[in-house]
Formats: sequence, structure tokens, C-alpha cells
Amino acid sequence: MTTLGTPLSPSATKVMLLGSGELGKEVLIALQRLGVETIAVDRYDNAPGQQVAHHARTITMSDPAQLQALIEAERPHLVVPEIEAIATPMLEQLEAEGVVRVIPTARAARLTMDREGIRRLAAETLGLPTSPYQFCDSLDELQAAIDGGIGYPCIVKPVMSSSGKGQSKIDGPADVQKAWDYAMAGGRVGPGRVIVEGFIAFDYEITQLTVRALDAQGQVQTHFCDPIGHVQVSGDYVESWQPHPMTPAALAESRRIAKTVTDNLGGQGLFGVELFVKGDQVWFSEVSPRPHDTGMVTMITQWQNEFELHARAILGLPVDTTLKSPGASAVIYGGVEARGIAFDGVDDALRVPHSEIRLFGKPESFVKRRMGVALVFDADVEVARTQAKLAASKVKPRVA
Ligand SMILES: Nc1ncnc2c1ncn2[C@@H]1O[C@H](COP(=O)(O)OP(=O)(O)OP(=O)(O)O)[C@@H](O)[C@H]1O
Ligand SMILES: NCC(=O)N[C@@H]1O[C@H](COP(=O)([O-])[O-])[C@@H](O)[C@H]1O
Ligand SMILES: [Mg+2]
Repeated sequence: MTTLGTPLSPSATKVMLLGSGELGKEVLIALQRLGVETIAVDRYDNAPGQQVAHHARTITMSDPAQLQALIEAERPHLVVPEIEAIATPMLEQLEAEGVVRVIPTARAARLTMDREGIRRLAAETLGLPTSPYQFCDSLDELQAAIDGGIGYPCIVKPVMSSSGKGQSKIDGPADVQKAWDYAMAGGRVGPGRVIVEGFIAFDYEITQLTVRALDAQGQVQTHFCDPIGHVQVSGDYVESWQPHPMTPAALAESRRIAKTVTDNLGGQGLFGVELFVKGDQVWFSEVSPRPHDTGMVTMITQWQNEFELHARAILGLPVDTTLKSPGASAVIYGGVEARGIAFDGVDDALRVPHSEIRLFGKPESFVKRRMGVALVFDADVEVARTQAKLAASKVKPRVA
């Protein structure tokens, strides 16, 4: 049985989000609706989620001492990692000491925080199909890995990064130095290690949202959302839609892979399993043990969006992954480098039929920083895609 308390009282159910960007903001809203007391943590002040939580804290989440001090001071019931830049070994220590429960588990948070942890688990322990890969600590090692079998084209990524930061494609020997330098500048945390992956010429890629939630008997059951198709540019998502049409064989293989990896990671919550598909062949790419950026489309396509599903699953509540309508999302980038920017044309965007706009409220804009998203539903998913891109294009960020 789940019991929830009253926020700001001794009975409160307290949840701390580590990372409070656009994804955390929606999880926090879902938690608030259930009367959960929320603590939004991020690396900078006024992060999107901090603007809606009961409490806002700013620390360096990759610093174990700062993380420990904050968790011990706040004593949340649950700690929910939201970004790939957290001192996860400290979370493991605090979980082992019984100080806090980490979502979905501290081990899952550690393994997925670092591309090496999750890739070795998926490919070497679980035997799932992945791109060929190697880990390298220097430019020389990178060149040797490529020459030794990874070949061209290939993709280089810092082991700790997300949203394509520091990621680039190498088409030939002339690109290797550039890719190394770019990866060194782009990681979210610390120096030097990269993964180099053989390039998979997929037909399409999907996110298989997978929820581990308790049933009435208190047993974990796995639930799948309809597949989400998406387009990525330079490793960052620019549009997504749901459902993405798939052959029965490719869908079954996607769900087999998703179940295998999420069973191993364990715990309760929603996972975004990223998969590459060519014909009926499916490769595991990576998994977020939390809501996924491409899953923002579920804010308009599902009865319970991915953030509500995560909130429910972590609290031990039942979930329903049913699709409400096909739909699509399209990203609104900052386009300018400035603090406190203005957004013209939101009215025009909302004149696109069946549309919604989310502006995340990030205090500072960068040209390629995701500042908002347009959402459209339509019975025809291709129409939804076109209309979502149209709505996004009507929003014009500018220096205020
Ligand atoms: N081996 C590969 N072959 C082909 N394309 C790839 C490969 N690896 C990555 N990509 C492309 O780059 C995108 C981003 O890669 P990946 O998911 O590893 O980066 P990320 O920084 O973790 O992104 P995010 O945090 O947004 O999920 C993939 O969705 C895919 O489009
Ligand atoms: N692909 C992972 C992803 O989308 N993560 C989301 O982006 C935020 C960081 O944005 P920022 O870099 O603009 O601060 C994170 O806090 C999370 O919400
Ligand atoms: Mg990814």
C-alpha cells in the first residue's frame, strides 16, 4: 500500500530531483499534483524545475561531498537523478547505508551515468546487439581503435555527456583530431575518456519507453509505451513522434531488448531505451533510467505522459501507458546567446490546430540550447510532425 503525506508537514513524502531541467520540471509538476514535497537541485539558480518545486538548492552535483551534505541535510525519501552529471558512487554509498532510496536504483544511476558502464553491461554481460565500440583515453588510442577495427565512419562521444554534447562523426582520418578535441571540450564532467562507436546505418531510431511499476500484489510489472520515432541532429533530438510504425518482428525485438536491460537495472520507474532499427534488425544504443527528451511528445499523446508515469511508478502507484492520440514534438532552440530572452510569436504558434507550446524558463539562452518545445496531436502522425515543426518555427526567441 502506498501512503502519501502532506507537503511542508511532518508527514510529508519528500522527493529530491538531482537535475531540474525541462524533464525534471515536468516530473516535479506530476509529483506536486500528488501532494509530494519536492526539492529541486541543479548546478545553477532558477533552473526550470526549481521554479515549480517547494525548495530549490544549487550545488555541484558531481562533487560527492556537496551531494552527501545536501542529502543528509534534507533527508528526502527518494532521490531522483535527472541529468548525466552526478557523483553516483556517493549515491550508492548513501543507498547502501540506508540513508536514501535512489530511483530506479543507485547502481542503475551509476551504470547509465557513464557510457562505459551501460555499454559493457548491455553488450558484454547481457549479450545485446550494439554497434562495435572501444573506450579511449588519448588521441593515439582513438586512432588505434579506428585502425584496429572500428573503421570509418564512426562516432566519438565523451563517456559522460548527453544531448550530443562533445559528440561528432568521423568520416575519415582528417577528422580524428577534431573529434578528439571536440569531445574533450564537450563532456559534462571531468577529463578525457571517450567511446568510439562504429556507425550504424539504421533505417530509423526509436525510444522505447518502458515502465517498471508495482501491481496490486506489490510485484514489479513491465509496461511498454508505443514506440517513439525521432530525428537527431549532431546527437541532439530535434523532433519526435508517436507511434512510429514498426514491423511486428522489429517491435518484438525492441521490447525484448528493453525488457532485458531494464530487468537488469531493476527498481521502479520509467526508462527511455534508445534503439536503432534496420529492417527487422535492432541495436541497443543506450538507456536513460528516467524520462527521455524524445518522450516529451507524450505530453500530448498519452493519457499519462512519461513524467506522470515516472512519478506514479516511483511512488508505487499503478500506471497506464495507453495512447490518447498520435502526435509529434519539435524543439525550440534559443538561437541567441543572452540571459532573460523574449519569445515572439507564441500566439501564432498556438494558432496551429491541436498545438501546445512549452517554454522551459531557462534563465540563459545559447544558440543550440533547448528552450522550449511545440506539441501537436493529429490522427495522422505525419500531419502532426509537419504541424509541430510549423508551430515551433513560429516561436522566435530574441534578446529582450
Ligand atoms: N553508433 C552510432 N551509429 C549511428 N548513429 C549514432 C551512433 N551513436 C549515436 N548516433 C546518433 O547520435 C544520437 C545521439 O547519440 P547518443 O544517444 O549516444 O548521445 P547522447 O548525447 O547520449 O544523447 P541523449 O542524451 O540526447 O540521448 C543517436 O540518437 C543517433 O542518432
Ligand atoms: N538528453 C538529455 C536531456 O534532454 N536532458 C534534459 O536537459 C536538461 C539540461 O539542459 P541544459 O543543458 O540546457 O541545461 C536536463 O536537466 C534534462 O532535463
Ligand atoms: Mg541518446
